[in-house]
Amino acid sequence: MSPAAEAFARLRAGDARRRTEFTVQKRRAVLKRLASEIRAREAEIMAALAADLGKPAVEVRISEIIPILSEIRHTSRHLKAWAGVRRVRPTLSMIGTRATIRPEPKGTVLILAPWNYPLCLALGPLVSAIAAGNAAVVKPSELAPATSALVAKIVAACLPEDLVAVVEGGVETATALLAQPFDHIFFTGSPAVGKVVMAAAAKTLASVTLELGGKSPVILGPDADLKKAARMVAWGKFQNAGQTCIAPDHVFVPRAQEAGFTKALRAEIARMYGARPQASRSFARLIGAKHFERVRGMVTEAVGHGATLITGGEAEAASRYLAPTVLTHVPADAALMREEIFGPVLPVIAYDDLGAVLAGIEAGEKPLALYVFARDRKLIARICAATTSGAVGVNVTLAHFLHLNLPFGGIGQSGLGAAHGRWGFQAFSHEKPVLENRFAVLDPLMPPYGKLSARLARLVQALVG
Ligand SMILES: NC(=O)c1ccc[n+]([C@@H]2O[C@H](COP(=O)([O-])OP(=O)(O)OC[C@H]3O[C@@H](n4cnc5c(N)ncnc54)[C@H](O)[C@@H]3O)[C@@H](O)[C@H]2O)c1
Repeated sequence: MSPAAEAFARLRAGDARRRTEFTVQKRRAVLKRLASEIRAREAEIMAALAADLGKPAVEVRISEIIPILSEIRHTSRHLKAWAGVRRVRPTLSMIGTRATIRPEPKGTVLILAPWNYPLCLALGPLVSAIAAGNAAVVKPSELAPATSALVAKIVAACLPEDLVAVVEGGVETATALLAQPFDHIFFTGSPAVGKVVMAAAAKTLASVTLELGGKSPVILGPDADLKKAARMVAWGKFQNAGQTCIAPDHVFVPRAQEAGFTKALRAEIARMYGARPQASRSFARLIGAKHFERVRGMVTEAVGHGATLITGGEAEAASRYLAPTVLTHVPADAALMREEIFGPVLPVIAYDDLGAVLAGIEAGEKPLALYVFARDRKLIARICAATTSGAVGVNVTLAHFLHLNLPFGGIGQSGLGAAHGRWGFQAFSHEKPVLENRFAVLDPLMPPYGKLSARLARLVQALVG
C-alpha cells in the first residue's frame, strides 16, 4: 500500500467512531495541544522559515504563527455554538413538524498546502477540519522542505495518529493522495493545479474548497492620501518578497498622481528596507531558482519593451534576491500584466478614465483581492459595486486575512468556497437537516387522489403561493 493509501485507510477506519465520540470538548483539547506545541517550537518555526524563504522573524510571527494561534483561540471560543444542533421554524406547508440542523463532520479530509506561507496554510485549515470533527491528511509543500518537515514533527508530537497524518512529498504524492476517496479536499495553491484537484475530486465526488491566486489590483482614487497608500501598498507587496496570494499585484493611479505616488513609493521602500534592501533583515528571498528566474525574466522582458524602472531591478541568483522593484509604462501585453507576479515587482499604471479601469478588471479573471485607496465614499462604493473579487480592502492591504469574522476565499479563477472562523468550520461540515413529523397533515395528500386531496392541494398552494 502506498503511504497515501495507508494514511487514508488508517484515518477512514475511525470515521464512525469519531462521529459519536469526538465531542466538542475533545476537539477543543486537541486544538489546545496544537497551540501549545506551536508556542513551544517558536524558535524551530523561525529557523525553518528562514531556511526556506529567508523570512524575517517578525513576518513569521505576524503571518504564520499569529494567524494559526488566533484561529485556534477564535474557534475554541465559538465552537460550541457552531457545532450545536440548531432548531429552525417550520415554513407554512410544514406546520406540524419539528426541524433541526445538525452540523456533522464530513469524515476524512485532505489538505494540500502551498509553499509561500507553508506553516499557516497547512495548519490553519487543519484547525477548522479538527474543529468540525474530521480526521485529516495534510500534505505540505515540497518546495518549503524545512517547514514541511517541521509540520510533520509538530503534528506527530501533539496530535493522535488516528486523527491527523502528515504525508510529505511532491506532485507524485499529491496525485496519489488525490486518488483516495476523501470526503473533502481543501486546496491552497495555483489556479492551474486547482483545476487538477477539481478534476480528481470529480472522480469521487468529493467536495472541494479551492483557495487560489491571481492578479489582485489596487486602484487609487484622485483624492487618495499618497503617502499612506504608498506605505500600505509597499507593505502588502514586499512582505515575503511579494509571494503572497493577496499581495497587491499592480496599481492603477490617476495620471496626475503618478509621479507623486511613485516618489512616495520610493521613499517608503527606502524607509522599510534601507538604501540596500539586500542587507536588510526585513526582506525575504524568493523560494527557488525556477521562481527567481521567472520573476526576473518578467522584469527584463518589460524593461526591454519600454517599461521605466523607477526603483529596484537588482538581482542575485545565488541568494534568490530580487530587490523591491517598481516599474511604470509596462506594456499591456508584457508577462507582468498577464501572469500573477508573485514576486517583489510592482507595475504602476497611470489611468485617465476610471470607468475603463473598472471595465478592464471586470473583463479579466476575478481577482482574489481588490484594494481601493480613496476618501470619497461614493467612489469607494462605486468601485465595490462595479467589480467582483474575493474581497475588497479599503485604505488597507492584506489585513482582511486576519479578520476571523470575515470569510476568506476567492471567486471564479481565484477560488471556490471560503476559509477562516465559522466559514472554515462550515467548509469541513455537513449541515444535516433532521425533520420530525409531529402532527403534519400529509395523509389526505396521498393516493388515491380524490376531491379532498385536490381541494387540500389547492388550499396549500393558495396559502404558500
Ligand atoms: N487563496 C489563498 O489563500 C492562497 C494562499 C497562498 C497561495 N495561493 C496561491 O498559490 C500559488 C502559489 O503556491 P504553489 O506554487 O505552492 O502552488 P501549487 O499549485 O504549485 O502547489 C500547491 C500544492 O499542490 C501540489 N501540486 C503541485 N502540482 C500538482 C499537481 N500537478 N497535481 C497535484 N498536486 C500538485 C504541491 O505539491 C503543493 O502541495 C499562487 O497562485 C498563490 O496565489 C493562494
